[in-house]
Amino acid sequence: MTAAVLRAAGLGKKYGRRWALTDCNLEVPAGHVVGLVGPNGAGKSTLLNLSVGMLTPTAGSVEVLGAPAGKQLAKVGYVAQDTPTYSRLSVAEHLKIGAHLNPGWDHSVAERRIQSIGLDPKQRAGRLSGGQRAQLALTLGLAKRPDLLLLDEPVAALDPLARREFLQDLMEAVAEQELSVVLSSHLVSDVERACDFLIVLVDSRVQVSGEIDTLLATHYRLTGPRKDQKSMPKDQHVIAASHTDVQSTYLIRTEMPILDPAWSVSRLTLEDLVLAYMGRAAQPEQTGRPLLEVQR
Ligand SMILES: Nc1ncnc2c1ncn2[C@@H]1O[C@H](COP(=O)(O)OP(=O)(O)OP(=O)(O)O)[C@@H](O)[C@H]1O
Repeated sequence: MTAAVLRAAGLGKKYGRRWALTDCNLEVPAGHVVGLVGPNGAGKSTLLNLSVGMLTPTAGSVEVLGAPAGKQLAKVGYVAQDTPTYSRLSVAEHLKIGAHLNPGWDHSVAERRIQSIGLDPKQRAGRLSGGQRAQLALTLGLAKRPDLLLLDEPVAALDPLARREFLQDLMEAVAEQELSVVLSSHLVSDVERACDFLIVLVDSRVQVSGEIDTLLATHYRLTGPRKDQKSMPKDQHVIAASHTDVQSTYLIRTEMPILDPAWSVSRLTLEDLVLAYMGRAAQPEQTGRPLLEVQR
């Protein structure tokens, strides 16, 4: 396994005159479950499609498992957002095709999942519910035994119990198979449950990426007497700020200790962190100013 399963450098994609992904620089180490989070239209599917070589970059480059995107397809599993299946083929026939096309196919994984989900092997995919079809597509992705599994909103169609069980299966597969996973989602709760690496993508740009533990250990909420951002120490990167007449609250990123005794300091939850970066993205392009500023 290579050190980085996904590496993007200056990666961009334009549809017509509009950039769907801009100047994306990423390095995702192996062995993680990566949560790719962002609102509708942020560019998540575009990034995943570029990563499997289904789209060609307009700018920059993307490498997967140490090779240009699209060159390692035997080692990459991809379940697209619409969980494509062949409507006229049965569940069992899907597994047969999976076994035929994939050298690393693990029949026992496929059988076990189909059984535990309760899918009838004779049922045609076209007759399955949306959630069942998603389950079939996810089973094909897992049984392929890829080194990297890319999942575009894999759990969106699943009911809450199925979603929980699927994320559990995923985490077990990562622990057992040396698998790396990138999954896009709108739900921070899913990311919190299953992921240990986060990418926040908003408005075609990566706002923040990194190991979740590290991100949570380096982001803080500071609350205290009103203070102008210009007087904040240089090592404290302000992600968001809000002020009343007498009080300021800053969400900051820093690797240094916070020495100013005037601040009451608290940690952020993952949801706080994601929302702060989303709010920051909603601001126009700017430098050095608070990125989500609220004046009360
Ligand atoms: N084939 C296409 N032609 C033109 N524009 C496109 C095409 N595919 C995506 N876009 C645009 O690119 C932007 C990013 O789309 P993308 O599907 O990557 O977002 P997303 O984050 O996956 O959204 P969602 O969460 O809704 O699936 C959007 O503005 C979208 O309208």
